[in-house]
Amino acid sequence: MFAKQDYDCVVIGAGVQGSFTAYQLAKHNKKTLLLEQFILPHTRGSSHGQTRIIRRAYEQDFYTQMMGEGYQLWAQLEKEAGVTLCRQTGLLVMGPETSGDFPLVKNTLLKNKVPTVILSRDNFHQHIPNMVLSEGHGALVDQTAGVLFADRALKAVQDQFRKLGGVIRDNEKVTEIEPGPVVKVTTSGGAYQARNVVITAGPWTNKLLAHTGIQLPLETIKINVCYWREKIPGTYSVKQRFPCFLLTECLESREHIYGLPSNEYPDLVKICYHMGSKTDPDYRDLQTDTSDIDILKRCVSRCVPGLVPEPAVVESCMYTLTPDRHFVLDYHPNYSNIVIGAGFSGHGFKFGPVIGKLLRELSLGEEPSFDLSPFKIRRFQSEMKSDL
Ligand SMILES: Cc1cc2nc3c(=O)[nH]c(=O)nc-3n(C[C@H](O)[C@H](O)[C@H](O)COP(=O)(O)OP(=O)(O)OC[C@H]3O[C@@H](n4cnc5c(N)ncnc54)[C@H](O)[C@@H]3O)c2cc1C
Ligand SMILES: O=C(O)[C@@H]1CCCC=N1
Repeated sequence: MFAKQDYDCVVIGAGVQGSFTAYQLAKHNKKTLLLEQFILPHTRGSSHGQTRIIRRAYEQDFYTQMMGEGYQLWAQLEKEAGVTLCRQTGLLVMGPETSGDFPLVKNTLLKNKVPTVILSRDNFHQHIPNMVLSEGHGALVDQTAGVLFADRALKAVQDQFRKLGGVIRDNEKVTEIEPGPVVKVTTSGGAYQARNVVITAGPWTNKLLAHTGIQLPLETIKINVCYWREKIPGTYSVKQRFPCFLLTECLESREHIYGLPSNEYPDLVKICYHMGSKTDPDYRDLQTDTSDIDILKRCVSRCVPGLVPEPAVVESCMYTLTPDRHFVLDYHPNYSNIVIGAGFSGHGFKFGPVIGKLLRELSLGEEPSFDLSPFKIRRFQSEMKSDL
């Protein structure tokens, strides 16, 4: 048996949410251990890859407002780490003008005074060449939006955490959690104890929560991350100031489809379908459904005609979905010294610095800086009757 090492707080899972939480705890002088099952960096969870979208364009005020602080915290990390993590490109949002998510996003942006340009059918092509605005669709640009350099960001926050005295142990899978006033955590390589534990295990959350007697209504899906070749190199390039884009709905799909300008791979534009097929995170690559790619091919061919409508590169990533697609940021229902950050439902990266701060606040028993009622476990009462 291993001798148990003492920490103020153990954070389980070194994706974007666990890494920012650990960094926040260390910043508040807590002796913090960040545990990761795989050797870092890895590509098997939800936080890997070169890029993510950052935006304030949301259907709900609470996300738009959280991102107000989000941008400040990203800028703070850029300053501390001395690296560029964001590039402003704007986000073009398109969708049915008077139904579904488009009018909600427009309303939220205007209500919260987010710098926004509303495009008309007449001036659309002047601003956005080489894209098709469907009949009956509205278009706007959230000017605050842009690209986050995801892998670089993860490394930056983990480096800052270490500089603050934090300890990262990768290649250590948590195999046992024993709740109590002092929580005991056993891994494949050691044993630890801490007054507080934060679980940020992404797609593996329920596997870990099984050690604590609850299951949340989470579903893990595999996302095919598709890159599409420009017919004329540079047409949709970040250097040409082409924006990120989000189609709230289109002829081919009622799910969101989103894209980022060509940047990380020369002449390739990343366009993904905001849904996928169910998977077990330990067997992600056995999920081979490509019906999402068929939908994307039809949409790309019609709406982004300057791209070859066949993906040139397909990578894999995972979402952990909640039934309402809102996050879980809460105390464990039975143990107040275990905090859970989960269910980021494919849109959590941009919030990393805010989530880290909120999970630190919960963990230290402080008043959270935002109203966390949309993120409470209680909302799943009907889905998990026996556990609550
Ligand atoms: C294709 C794709 C595109 C996306 N685009 C955007 C976007 O444009 N903008 C945006 O804001 N968000 C986006 N997201 C969502 C965002 O990336 C995720 O919400 C976020 O990365 C979730 O992070 P996480 O830390 O919760 O999970 P993960 O990154 O999966 O981290 C969990 C970690 O826990 C570790 N772990 C699990 N179990 C154990 C254990 N037993 N012991 C030790 N360690 C363990 C895992 O190995 C993993 O490293 C996208 C996601 C995908 C997949
Ligand atoms: O979170 C984001 O911005 C992206 C794009 C829209 C769908 C999900 N992720």
